Amino acid sequence: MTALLQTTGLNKRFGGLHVTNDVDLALQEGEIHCLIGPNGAGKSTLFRLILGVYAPSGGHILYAGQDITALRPFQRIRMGISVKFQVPGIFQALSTRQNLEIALQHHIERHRLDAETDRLLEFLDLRNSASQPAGNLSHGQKQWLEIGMAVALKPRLLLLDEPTAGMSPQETHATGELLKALNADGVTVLAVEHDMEFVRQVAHTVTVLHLGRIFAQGSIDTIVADERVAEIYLGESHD
Ligand SMILES: Nc1ncnc2c1ncn2[C@@H]1O[C@H](COP(=O)(O)OP(=O)(O)OP(=O)(O)O)[C@@H](O)[C@H]1O
Repeated sequence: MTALLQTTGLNKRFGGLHVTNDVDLALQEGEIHCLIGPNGAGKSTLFRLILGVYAPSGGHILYAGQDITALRPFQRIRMGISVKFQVPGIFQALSTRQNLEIALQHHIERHRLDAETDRLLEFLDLRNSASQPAGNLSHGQKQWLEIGMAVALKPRLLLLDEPTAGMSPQETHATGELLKALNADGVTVLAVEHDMEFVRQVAHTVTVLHLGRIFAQGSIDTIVADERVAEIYLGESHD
């Protein structure tokens, strides 16, 4: 495997606060990579740096061999990076089908729109809710719809910010299976996540962030067995 995404010496300061500290993160093409760490570790900041929402204070980001450090988010999206934030950005009043059509319409030819929308509805297990307003979907279904809208862009790299937040264990498990199916289709995934069961279900590689630095990295078994990692979580709780 080769690195699809690589950050080198990545830094971000907010005033005197050093939130991302010399991060060298390599994301291999074809993997599901989970970013974990205690509250305030800098996960969301790193996520936003990779997406281009924040400009780094130092360092570089390489994607598919190109330096994208200075590119705007929409330029990164055009290069095949797609994102799903924690809060669903769906159109509540439109139907589930219409939401997917909006996401798809600029990326496929008109005559393929219906078939591709059907395929996505099936894949997301939302076929029975296709004509319902998206606002009526359950929390989990809204998250899947938004994953579907991100996937409609045919990404090479999918960035997910806490994809299972607020989900029931069943929804969380179903989301894991959805990600694994996407990954089997060739999509590389970077997910910020708190749910360790989910991380165990999907992750090939886990990176632990602590105080803005990479603290540990490896398989879920390596990470769970690492006493240093357990220590940084002691006293931490998360909603
Ligand atoms: N825009 C900002 N301006 C100033 N400080 C910020 C900003 N964004 C984040 N921070 C600070 O940077 C630190 C890391 O925040 P970040 O949200 O990246 O952590 P996190 O690991 O995602 O946390 P959580 O798990 O609680 O979401 C925190 O101390 C936070 O207060």
